[in-house]
Amino acid sequence: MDTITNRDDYPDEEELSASALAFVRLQETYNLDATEISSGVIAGLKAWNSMSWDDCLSLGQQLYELGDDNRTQEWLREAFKKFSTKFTSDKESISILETIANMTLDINDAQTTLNITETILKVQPDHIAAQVAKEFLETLPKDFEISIDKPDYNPSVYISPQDFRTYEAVCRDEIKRSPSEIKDLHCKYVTYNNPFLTLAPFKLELLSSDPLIVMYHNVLYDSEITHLLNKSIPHIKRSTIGSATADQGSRSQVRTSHSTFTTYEGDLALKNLIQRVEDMTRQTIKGSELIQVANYGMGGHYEPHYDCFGPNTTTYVGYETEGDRISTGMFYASDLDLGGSTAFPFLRMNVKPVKGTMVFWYNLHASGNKDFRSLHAGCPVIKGSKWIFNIWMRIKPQMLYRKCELEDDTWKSKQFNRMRI
Ligand SMILES: O=C(O)CCC(=O)C(=O)O
Ligand SMILES: [Fe+2]
Repeated sequence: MDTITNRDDYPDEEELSASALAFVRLQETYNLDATEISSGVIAGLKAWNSMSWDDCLSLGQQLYELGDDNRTQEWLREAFKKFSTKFTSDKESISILETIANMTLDINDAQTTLNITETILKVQPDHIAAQVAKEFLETLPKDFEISIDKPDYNPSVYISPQDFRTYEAVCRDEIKRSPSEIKDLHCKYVTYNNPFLTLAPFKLELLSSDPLIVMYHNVLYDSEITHLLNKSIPHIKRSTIGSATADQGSRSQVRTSHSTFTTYEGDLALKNLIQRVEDMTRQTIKGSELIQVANYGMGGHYEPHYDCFGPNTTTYVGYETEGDRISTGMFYASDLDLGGSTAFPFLRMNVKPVKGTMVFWYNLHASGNKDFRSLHAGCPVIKGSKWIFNIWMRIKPQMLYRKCELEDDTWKSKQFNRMRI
């Protein structure tokens, strides 16, 4: 048994509960019920294979262990529904029903427990425990409603439940900007007075004019993606939050991706890419951290957060010498089938990943103060594998590129200064 349970390629307890949470996250974010999730067909697209009764039961068991009574109820009901069609009168079948009933009873799901006991008694009328349970459950008033309090699902430590709901609605594309807010958005070729770009201009798509958020199309070669992935994949680890190096931060459900920091200095295969980043951002990459390569699988996400640290964080690597992260350049290195957009909840903006593009935005106002509108997130991935490459430019080396404005412009985003921590 030990040889089986200790196998490295088998999920450990933490991985099992993380995958249960990933399903719940998909349910919460995209308003999906257990029946839809277990069918494997989401929004008309086959996202995964349909789940069997024992898949549903394992998930129910994980959620039971995690104490999420609402979702436990939903998944155990689904498991029972599916198992009912397979049910035979043998001992093993009855023991499976007993396992489910013990949990449904414990979470006060009287109706499901009663249904299960009746199923057991049909094939084994002298089943004592089922008889006792049935007798008790039948004493409950006919209109007895189980009262499982719906927990306020808000795993975010950063933002309020209300802002979290907005974020989820933006992920679902339910909240959008008004036509007048997007009327001036456009695509254009840009050369930025750069002789090289005159020959090969960038294709720029303006996503937001204030704060400035742009997307550059076709700016990452497949060969560069392959090179970066080959170089990074052997080092990729579960992502952490709160530190510049993957080893120092902490694992958290806030960010369930895998990532690593990859060096670009001295790498000839990345020389042109780095030059391109500087041409696109019109900033220097000097002082930046290494390139972060990150991957999200099904249910993987990164909750709303800021890339900059703000004035109260001086311990972050390079903060003293290079200053805060003035801007972010984020490449999409894969296309996605469903989910996985980048959401800017305060701007009601949802950017769909397109392989080979780079999204660029400022995290700081022109004054160098934090722009609270830059709150953003990676929505949970439903289907596909999402790869991104992040480059964070630092403010101090930008002296000659983006000079600080002396005028205080923090009023522009002050109303969004409402982080919890
Ligand atoms: O995955 C995304 O779309 C956003 C990622 C992100 O914000 C980050 O890595 O800092
Ligand atoms: Fe970010």
